[in-house]
This record gives sequence, structure tokens and C-alpha cells, in this order.
Amino acid sequence: MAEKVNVCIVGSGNWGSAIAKIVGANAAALPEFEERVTMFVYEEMIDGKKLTEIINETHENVKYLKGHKLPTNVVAVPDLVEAAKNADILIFVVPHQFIPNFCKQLLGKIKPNAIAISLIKGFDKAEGGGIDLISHIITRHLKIPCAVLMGANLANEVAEGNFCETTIGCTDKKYGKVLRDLFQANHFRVVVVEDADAVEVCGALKNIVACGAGFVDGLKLGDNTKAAVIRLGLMEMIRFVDVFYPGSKLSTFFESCGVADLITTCYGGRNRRVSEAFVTSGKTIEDLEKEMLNGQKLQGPPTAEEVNYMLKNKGLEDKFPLFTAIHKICTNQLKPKDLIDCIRNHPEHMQTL
Ligand SMILES: NC(=O)C1=CN([C@@H]2O[C@H](COP(=O)(O)OP(=O)(O)OC[C@H]3O[C@@H](n4cnc5c(N)ncnc54)[C@H](O)[C@@H]3O)[C@@H](O)[C@H]2O)C=CC1
Ligand SMILES: O=C(CO)COP(=O)(O)O
Repeated sequence: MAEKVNVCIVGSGNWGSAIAKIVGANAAALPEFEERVTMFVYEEMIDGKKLTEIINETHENVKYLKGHKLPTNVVAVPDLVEAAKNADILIFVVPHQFIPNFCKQLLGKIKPNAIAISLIKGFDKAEGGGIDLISHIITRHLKIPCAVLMGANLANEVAEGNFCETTIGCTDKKYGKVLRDLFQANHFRVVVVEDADAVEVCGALKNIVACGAGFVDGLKLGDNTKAAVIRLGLMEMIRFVDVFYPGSKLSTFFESCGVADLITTCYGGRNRRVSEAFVTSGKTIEDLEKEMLNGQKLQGPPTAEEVNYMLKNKGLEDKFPLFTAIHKICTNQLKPKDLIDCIRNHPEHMQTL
């Protein structure tokens, strides 16, 4: 690591902006970091003015995190390579569907000894019928190590300064300290574990379950049904990690990235909210995303699609009936009311005595 560690935040949406509050404050306060933090902002016009200019003048991301001041040492940069080129630590925090394109743009343009950390929840479809973890895509394209940070971290609540926990998954212990220093705050407590793949998979999969929780809310089936969906979702998450990421630890599910993130997203997240409206309004998920989220992006429906792509290819759809039903509801192959029939005879109910 450089004498003064340079940090770049790649992304400036709802979570990107909330984490910029913490990272910016830590970079300003801690001697190991360079004070100036660059933040790549996907440029757009807001009432005739560039978003980067608004952020640099008012220190507020008025579109994605209204009402919160960013530290003045966080500098919005509209050019991705310009923002990232001097960074020793690259924090990736963009909706997951954009990451392959970002990696292409950064290839050969960053410091060769930089490290990355991904806050992105989602997968990408891989050739051969499987899926890729976002951190693996970053490492493969940019040839740098990539840790992950996932947890029960609804961005607006983190920005408010309400207490929460998070999990950093980092296979190389030597980066654990600098990453914890960069993210830890009084209200944002970091636990570092080595089981990085499982941490990342938890973060991605819970967004699918949150859609199921939203359907249950929209159908007004009550809290017991929602608890069943959350429990079966957790069991499918554990089975998924068991099947596709063997060697991972069950204990990882008890970190913030596991059960805690599953709960918070199934009660307070965007995926839940839009999925509820999908049932009650009869509109499409794409239309509701535009109407309700003002440019923010849903991760659950595309993640359900990516997971289904792999399960279908491997003939495993029936082993994951909840994930499968949620994907089929999102894509109108099933009606929301069919959800319960799909999970009534879940493999979890078939345990022999
Ligand atoms: N918002 C939250 O509460 C949390 C989000 N996350 C995860 O963090 C990741 C990023 O989420 P958010 O920061 O909330 O993003 P967001 O949902 O607010 O998405 C908007 C961002 O996408 C950018 N964008 C839109 N179109 C684009 C394009 N064509 N190319 C590149 N960028 C484009 C926008 O400029 C904006 O920065 C996601 O994987 C999400 O699951 C994780 C924890 C909490
Ligand atoms: O990941 C999140 C909380 O940890 C945010 O979930 P949503 O994208 O559903 O809002």
C-alpha cells in the first residue's frame, strides 16, 4: 500500500452516496489515507445543471441521497478513468448490471497494485450456463484482488447515522485492517471474515427473497406467511452456497450479510416495496421501477433471472422452488398468487423423520 492510500468510489447512487459520507469522513480523519476521495458520478442533468457540478458546489447528491451533506473532501468526477487512475483502493458500488462495462473501461488504466472492494449485490451470467460473482469479474478483468462488503445496510438509514453492522469478506488477511479502517464508524460496525464468496452470495440472493416478501405483502397474506418466505429463502440461500460454493461456512449466514440483511431488505428495501406494488397495481416491474425509484435500480428481478439461468441449465430449478417461483412471477410466467402453491411442498418440508 502507498504511504498515503488514495481512495476512489466508483458509483454515486443511493448506497454509493451514503457510503461516501463514511469513507470521506474517515479519509479526512485518518493519517493513513489521502484526504481527497474521488467519486465517479455517471453524469446526468438535473434542472439544467450537471449532477457533478451540483455535488461539488453543494456537497449533496440531490438525486440519489437528498437531504444529506457529503464531506467536502469527496470530489465528484464525471470521467471514470480520471476518477480511478490514482486509486490504491477502488470501491465499486454501482447497480450490478453495469459492472462488465465499467471493467472494460478501466482495463489497463488503474494502478497495477491497487485493490478493490465491491459493495455490489448481484451476479452476472457466465458462459457455459453458470453465473459469475461480481468480485470475481473485477479480479479477472482488472487483475487486482477484490474484497466485498455486504450487510443490513439500507442506504438512507446508514446516511442518517442510525446504528448498524456490516460484513467485509476478504480472503487475503493483509488487507483486512486497511479496509476496516476505511469503512468503520461509530454507527457502522465492521466485522471482517475470510469467507468472501459466501458473503457476496448472501448479499445477492437476499434481494430475490425480498421480492417474495413484497409479493406476500401485496397479497396481504400476513406476517406468518412472510416469515415462512423469509425462512425458506434463507434455507435456499444456504443450499445454494452449499451446492455452488462448497467449503463456505454456515457461520457466515449469522453475520450481518446473512440473516440480518435478509430481514432488513424483506421489511424496508426497495425490492420489497416495488414487488408489493407489482401485486397491488398490476403494472410491470420496469414501469414501477421508473415510477417509484427516481433513477435508482432494482437488483432482485435481474438477480432472480441470473440465478434461474444457472438453475435451469443445471436442471436444479425444483431444488430451489422459491427462487424459481419468484423469477417466474417477475417475468409473468406465473401469477403472484401462485407463489404459495410453489412452496407448499418445499424440499425443506420433506425431511424424513
Ligand atoms: N441502496 C441501498 O440501500 C443499498 C444498495 N446496495 C447495492 O449497491 C449497489 C449500488 O446501489 P445504489 O448505490 O443504491 O444505486 P442506485 O440504485 O441508486 O442506482 C443509481 C445509480 O446508477 C447509475 N446509473 C444509472 N444508469 C447508468 C448507466 N447506464 N451506466 C452507469 N451507471 C448508471 C446512476 O448514475 C446512479 O449512480 C447495488 O448492487 C445495490 O444492491 C447495497 C446496500 C444497500
Ligand atoms: O441491500 C440493501 C440493504 O442492505 C438494499 O436493499 P434494496 O435494494 O431492496 O433496497
